[in-house]
Amino acid sequence: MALLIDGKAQARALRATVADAVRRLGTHQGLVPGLAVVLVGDDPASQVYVRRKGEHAREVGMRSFEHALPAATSQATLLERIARLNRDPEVHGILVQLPLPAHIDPEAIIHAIDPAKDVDGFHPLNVGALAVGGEGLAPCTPLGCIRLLESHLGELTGKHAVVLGRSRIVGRPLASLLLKKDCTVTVAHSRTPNPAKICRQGDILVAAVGQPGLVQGDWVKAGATVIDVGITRLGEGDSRRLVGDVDAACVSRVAGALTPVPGGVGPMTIACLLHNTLIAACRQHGLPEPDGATGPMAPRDGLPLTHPHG
Ligand SMILES: Nc1nc2c(c(=O)[nH]1)N[C@@H](CN(C=O)c1ccc(C(=O)N[C@@H](CCC(=O)O)C(=O)O)cc1)CN2
Repeated sequence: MALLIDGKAQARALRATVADAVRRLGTHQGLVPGLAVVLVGDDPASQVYVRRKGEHAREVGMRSFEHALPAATSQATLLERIARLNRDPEVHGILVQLPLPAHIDPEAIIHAIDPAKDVDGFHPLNVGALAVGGEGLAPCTPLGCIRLLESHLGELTGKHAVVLGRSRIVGRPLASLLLKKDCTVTVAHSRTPNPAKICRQGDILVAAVGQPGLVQGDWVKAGATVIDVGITRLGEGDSRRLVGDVDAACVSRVAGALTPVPGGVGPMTIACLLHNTLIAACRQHGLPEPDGATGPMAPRDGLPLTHPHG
């Protein structure tokens, strides 16, 4: 049976590391990182995630600024709020919870966030930096996947990683992060013929398509490390449950290790958000990123733009 990779425990450990770094920043530099989270509307899942982000930010010693706006908020009002947060020196990280109501264009909102404060890593400047192997702020869920992979496998160099899904939030940035880790990367998606055959080639398989139970045992190479990013809510009332993209019962008979849903990638998303906020605060104050708090995107991973070995 596959070993279960415990995302809850890893997230707890990362929060403790961040808390320690925040304490030292306060003591030595008098700096308290601040995270602003903006929620528009009353989507119940988003409310839970936003509340948790605030709680965890305060627990690690950061300032948390929560902005809950009604569903009818206009795009102009939201843009004004972001402009205010961009100017606020106490705010080092800004995040607008997705999805947004249909009348608001998420692209316009993401573009408006100061890239230095874009702790979601969604701004085109950060996306571009990641795509060229540079050093912007990377999205939190893919960062969480990398941390879980490294916790289990150690070095990722030379592994063949198959990413199932090409979303802007997970699949594409994760492929870039895996390339930075010197993996051989294949991205499979809804138009890929015979995705099972492609997935079976991966030493690492990351499923991020939002299709519950899609990945079956015969999609997985024996002994592979499988990361399940999907979180779909199924059922009503007492039978409500969260289901991943992986059919865990059969895949766990083939894989070497597997992340559970819940308790896998999800908790890492918020822990990596706190880590990004710490990085953003340090960079905005010209401070080195504290020891013990540098993650998979440590400075050694930065430019040059050309790689001698291609
Ligand atoms: N601006 C953003 N919006 C959204 C993001 C994001 O990274 N930035 N990601 C998701 C939602 N999300 C964080 O915002 C998130 C999703 C899931 C979890 C999590 O801990 N899940 C638990 C289960 C929780 C539950 O009971 O519902 C788990 O998997 O164990 C945290 C954060 C979309 N929006």
